[in-house]
Amino acid sequence: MESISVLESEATKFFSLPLCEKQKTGQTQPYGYGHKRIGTQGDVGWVEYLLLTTNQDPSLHSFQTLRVALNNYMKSVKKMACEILEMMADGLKIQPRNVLSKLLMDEESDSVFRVNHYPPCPNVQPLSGNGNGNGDVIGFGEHTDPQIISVLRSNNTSGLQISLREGSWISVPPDQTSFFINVGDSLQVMTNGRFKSVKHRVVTNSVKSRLSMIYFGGPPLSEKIAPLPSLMRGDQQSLYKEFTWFEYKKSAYNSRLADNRLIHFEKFAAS
Ligand SMILES: C=C1C[C@]23C[C@@]1(O)CC[C@H]2[C@@]12CC[C@H](O)[C@@](C)(C(=O)O1)[C@H]2[C@@H]3C(=O)O
Ligand SMILES: O=C(O)CCC(=O)C(=O)O
Ligand SMILES: [Fe+2]
Repeated sequence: MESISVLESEATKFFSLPLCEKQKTGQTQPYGYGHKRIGTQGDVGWVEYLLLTTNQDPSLHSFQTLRVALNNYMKSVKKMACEILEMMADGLKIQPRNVLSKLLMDEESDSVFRVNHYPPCPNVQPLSGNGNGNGDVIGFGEHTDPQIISVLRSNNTSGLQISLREGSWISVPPDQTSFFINVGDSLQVMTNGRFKSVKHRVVTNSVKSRLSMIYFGGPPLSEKIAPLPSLMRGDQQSLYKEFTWFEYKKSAYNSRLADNRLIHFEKFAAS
C-alpha cells in the first residue's frame, strides 16, 4: 500500500519539525497537535500526536502532502472498519449486516483519527507515577477506547500492550503489514457485553521511535447506545442504562484515562 508509506513518511517529517511549526495545524482544541498532555484531566505521556475529526477535511494547510495522504488513508480505513463490523454482524448472526457499519457511514458519524509519535525515551523516572514498576516509561496510559471500533496501524517499533483479565500486560508484536482491531466501549454495550473493550497502553522504547495511526469509528452524537434488539434472546435484559453517544462521550472526556468509564452506565454495578 503505497499511500501508507507516503503517509508514514509525511507524518515522520511533520513530527521532526520545530514545535512552533507543528502548532500551525489550524485546528482548535481538542484537535490539532498535542504533546505530553492527553485529554483535559491531567494525564501525561511520552507522546506527541495529531488528533483530527474525520468528517471534515483536516485544515493542515501548511502541510498539503500530509493532508492529502491523511484524507486518502482515512477513507480506506473507514471502509475497512465497516467491512470488519459487517463480518462481526455475520458472526453474531444479526441482520441487517450493516446494523453497526451504518453508524460509521452516517454523515454525522463522530469518528476521530489520531497519529501518535513516541520518540525514543531514555529510561528516566516514570512520568507521574504511572509506570509499570519495571522502569518503563508510559507513552500512553492504560485505557479503553470509548467509540465502537478502533483500527490501529504502527511502524515496526513495539510498545502497545493489552491487559489480560488477571491484570498482567502482554505486548502486541509490532507488524507494519497488519492492523490491530480494538473493540470500543460502545460496541461492548451494543453487544450487551459479548465483545469486550480491552484495556491497552503504550510503553516507550529507549532506542526506537514508534509511530501509530488509529481510526476511532464512532456513531452520530444523537445515537442511542444500547444492546442491539436482534441480539437479545428471550427475556434477556440489558446490562446497561440507556444513553446516547453524546452523553457517553461527555462523561468519557471528563474522565481520566485509566478510569472505568462504563461503570457509571452499568445497571447492576456493585456499589
Ligand atoms: C483522558 C482522556 C483522553 C481521551 C479522552 C479522555 O478523557 C478519556 C478517553 C481518551 C481517548 C482514548 C481513545 C482516543 O485516543 C481518544 C481520542 C478518545 O476518543 O478517547 C482519547 C481522548 C483524547 O485524547 O482526548
Ligand atoms: O499509539 C498506540 O499504539 C495506541 C494509542 C491508543 O491506544 C490511543 O490513541 O487510543
Ligand atoms: Fe486506545
